[in-house]
Amino acid sequence: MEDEDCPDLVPIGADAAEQTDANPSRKIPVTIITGYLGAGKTTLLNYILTEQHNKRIAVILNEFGEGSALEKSLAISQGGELYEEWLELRNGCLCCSVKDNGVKAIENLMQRRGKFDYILLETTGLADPGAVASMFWVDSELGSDIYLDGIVSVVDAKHGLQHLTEEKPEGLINEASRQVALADLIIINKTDLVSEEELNKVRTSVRVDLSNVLDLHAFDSLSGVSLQKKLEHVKTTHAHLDKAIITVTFEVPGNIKEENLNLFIQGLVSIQGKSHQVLVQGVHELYDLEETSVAWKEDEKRMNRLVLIGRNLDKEIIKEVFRATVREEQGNS
Ligand SMILES: Nc1nc2c(ncn2[C@@H]2O[C@H](COP(=O)(O)OP(=O)(O)OP(=O)(O)O)[C@@H](O)[C@H]2O)c(=O)[nH]1
Ligand SMILES: [Zn+2]
Repeated sequence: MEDEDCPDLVPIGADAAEQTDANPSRKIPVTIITGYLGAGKTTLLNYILTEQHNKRIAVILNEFGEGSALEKSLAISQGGELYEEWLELRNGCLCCSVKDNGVKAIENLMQRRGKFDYILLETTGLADPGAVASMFWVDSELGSDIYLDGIVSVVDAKHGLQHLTEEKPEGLINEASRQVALADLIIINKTDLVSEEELNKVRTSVRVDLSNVLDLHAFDSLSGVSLQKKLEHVKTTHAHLDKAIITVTFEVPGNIKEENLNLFIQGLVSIQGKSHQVLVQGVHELYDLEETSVAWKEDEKRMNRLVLIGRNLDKEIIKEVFRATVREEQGNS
């Protein structure tokens, strides 16, 4: 009888758990990929996912605007088996809403733990990576499951300098410089678009002299204060991001001719004579078209979705001009 008590001391559940996850107590590293609008974050993400790395990677996308979720998911799901979690943000204050949403997304993802051993988190082009990073410290429950491995910032060699040096109205921070300032690693992208001289300028501007890094005494006024308090200080003194930048999203049914698309730079459009959905991505004056793997169905209503991010956008005017362009095509064909 006494012998029979022994097995009870070994929980059966523990054995079963260990079979699904080789090391359940191991923390999962998170890499934050940041960078200004169109810098090349998703391109980097896709590159990492398609390279051989022997890691099972989960992806969290912190997308800006409503319609863009679909586009990003198209761009990402080509890399084989993936786990995605959406970190939805509306037009509110990005830096302030990111934490709750971020914690939620990661909690959702962690319900599938054991299925992946790395998390990549792509922020929006207008995110303050500091706000994203701080959720890993402030939420202690999350902190026991995952850890922040590093912040990688992608800089557009062609437009990066312009973004970095842009003067913001009083009280607003420059997102691009914040993304560079907080980076553990900076990747200068689109080097094919610039001369050696331009590239060196960008390089010099993101490189920091060590004398500017050490002995900052940035927290002297808070010396002796706990880390928690310091973080609160960082939180309450952060400048808000530029609210003049807004997203405009709308849909117009019909087809548009590829040649006439240069009237417009961004969006997901149905191109006349193409059997697949086409992804159009633009940054400033550059844009490219990429036929996706998603075919239009025979009886599917062709739809163009435009997501424009910028300043002083008048939704009604843009939509009307675009609608007219689509109508014109319809009439001519
Ligand atoms: N010429 C050139 N274009 C590139 C390079 N890398 C990316 N692009 C293009 O730049 C555009 C933006 O790239 P994405 O990877 O979507 O940039 P992103 O930072 O994820 O963009 P958002 O999430 O919209 O802010 C796409 O049209 C890419 O094809 C590069 O090395 N050279
Ligand atoms: Zn804010």
